[in-house]
Amino acid sequence: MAERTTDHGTPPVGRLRTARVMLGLAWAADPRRSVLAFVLFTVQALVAALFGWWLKLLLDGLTDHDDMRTVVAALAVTGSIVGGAALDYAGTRVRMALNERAHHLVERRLALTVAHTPTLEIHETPAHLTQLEILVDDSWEFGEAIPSLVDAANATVRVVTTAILLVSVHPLLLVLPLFGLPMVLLSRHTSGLFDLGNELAAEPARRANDLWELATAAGSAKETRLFRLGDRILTGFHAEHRKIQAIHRRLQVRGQLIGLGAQLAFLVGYFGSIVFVVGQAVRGHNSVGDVLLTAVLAGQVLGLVGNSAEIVQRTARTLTAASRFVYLEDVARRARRAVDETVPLPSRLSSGIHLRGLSYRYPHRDADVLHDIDLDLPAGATVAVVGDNGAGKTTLVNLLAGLYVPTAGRIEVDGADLATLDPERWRLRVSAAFQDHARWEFSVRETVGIGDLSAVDDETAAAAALERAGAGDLPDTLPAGLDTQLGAQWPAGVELSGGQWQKLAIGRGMMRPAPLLLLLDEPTAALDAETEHRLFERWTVAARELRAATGAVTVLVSHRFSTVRMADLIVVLDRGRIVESGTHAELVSLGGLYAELFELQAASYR
Ligand SMILES: Nc1ncnc2c1ncn2[C@@H]1O[C@H](COP(=O)(O)OP(=O)(O)OP(=O)(O)O)[C@@H](O)[C@H]1O
Repeated sequence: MAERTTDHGTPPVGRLRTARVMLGLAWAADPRRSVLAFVLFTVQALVAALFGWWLKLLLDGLTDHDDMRTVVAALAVTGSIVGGAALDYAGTRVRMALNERAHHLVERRLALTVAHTPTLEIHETPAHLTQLEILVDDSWEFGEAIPSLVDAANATVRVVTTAILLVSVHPLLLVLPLFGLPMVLLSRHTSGLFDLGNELAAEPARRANDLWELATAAGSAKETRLFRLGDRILTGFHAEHRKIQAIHRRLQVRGQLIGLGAQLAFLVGYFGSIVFVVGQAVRGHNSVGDVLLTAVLAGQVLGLVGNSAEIVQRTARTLTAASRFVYLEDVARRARRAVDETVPLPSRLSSGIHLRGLSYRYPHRDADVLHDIDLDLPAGATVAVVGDNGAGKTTLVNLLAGLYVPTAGRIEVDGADLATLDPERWRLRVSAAFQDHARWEFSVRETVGIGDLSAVDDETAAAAALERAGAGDLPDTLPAGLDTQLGAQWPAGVELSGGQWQKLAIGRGMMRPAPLLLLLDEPTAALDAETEHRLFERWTVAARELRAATGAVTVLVSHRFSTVRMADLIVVLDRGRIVESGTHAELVSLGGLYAELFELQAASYR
């Protein structure tokens, strides 16, 4: 799979394209509140911008002894203060609700994109993982899409109104915002520094997080104590945190120095404009009210420019965050790209599954882990895959499940290239149980039932699947049978043993009534050899019954040769290559690697 690496601090996808996606998403979050927030903040912006004008009228009214003007201006000043506060209150509430919705929508979309990526590449490619981690941590920024736009509209109204008022005093005052320009330009740079910090710190943060989980998670608690790893983990954790802090501190200092220089530039303009209008007033070209108006406006311009700078900065950050999302959507789309909806999925296998010149290389690895595999998995066969640790067995299983796309060669399902089959439809006909299964902490029924979502609430189906997994009596040992909540962290939740969890995982793999492919990747490793033997015996019989119905292929990975020998076909993998294949009898008489390993294990039982 082609992969894009990114420079630190630069968005992985163009800003224009990202802006389009962002607008669409932001609007989808809550169009009604978006409009309301826009209106409230626009009116508030007008009220704030005209405040200086009412003050000027008030002062001029007082100096000119114009009672009517004075009263109207005093009422307007009071109205501006009260109305401004009310609008601010209402606008902030709407904005908060909007933030929450936008944030929730973004999290949902992100989870959907990740979950709907048919392959595991997002989780296994460091460049993708970095984008995902930063996005997960900073998803609130992405959720700021609409608020950013509302703020931008608000700032525009204020800038235009303020500019008109400045011209009304003297056109030359229009140069005032120019003194704030360095702030806008440099804020872009500061925003880049922020992203750079996040990206540079992503890897140490990931390591620190891993170490933190190792120190606190129940799964590693035993080994942490037994091997007295606590201090070592904490030392590593501190070291990673020091790296993160150093990265952020260095960039923060740079950012603050830049900001200081920009503020100084503006102050020169601020005092310069006031001195200029005072000079004009002394010469009789402007009123005392104009001096007051200039002082108020100049102060507001500083705030406005700073605000605009912040908006530019925030929008840039929002765009960068959003671009990570677009990048991940691209990865997901590329992973689905080869799918040809018109390729029919067979309802039963007639010839079987065939691997042709198949090679696979993990992202960021410099060598293939599977080399040029040619293998026929005949319809209805039970196939055992054996080999040393790291030989490539699990990789092969994941390729068959469509979780990886071959780097070279292809997998054919009754002649159709698996890469072109719709992964969602293929998965409906694949069932699996893995050694590294997930521990879904639902009720027993649901934990097993999710193996076939169409029957997730079917008690009979779950019980039958557990029966096939050799765990038919497991619910009877639990307080609420199939309704028992799993996981000690939940009310009335029950924690299971490793072997019991594994039996539930096998049960999940047994839920589909008519799979075309059943993948069993050391699902019985936590069970004793005799139980594994009995289970596989049962599955072999079931597979033979299924043969006529669907021609299903069963692939079993196991290190136990007493189980493996029952398979119709045994495939021996050695460092990513098939070195032998055949039936048990054929391989034993061949006297090769299989015979050697079989003899070694048999001898240890004698
Ligand atoms: N996610 C991954 N990223 C990079 N390399 C990987 C990944 N998973 C496995 N590998 C490498 O691929 C090779 C084959 O691993 P695989 O898990 O397929 O072997 P296996 O035969 O199933 O081993 P075991 O019997 O120990 O389960 C190993 O060298 C391993 O280091």
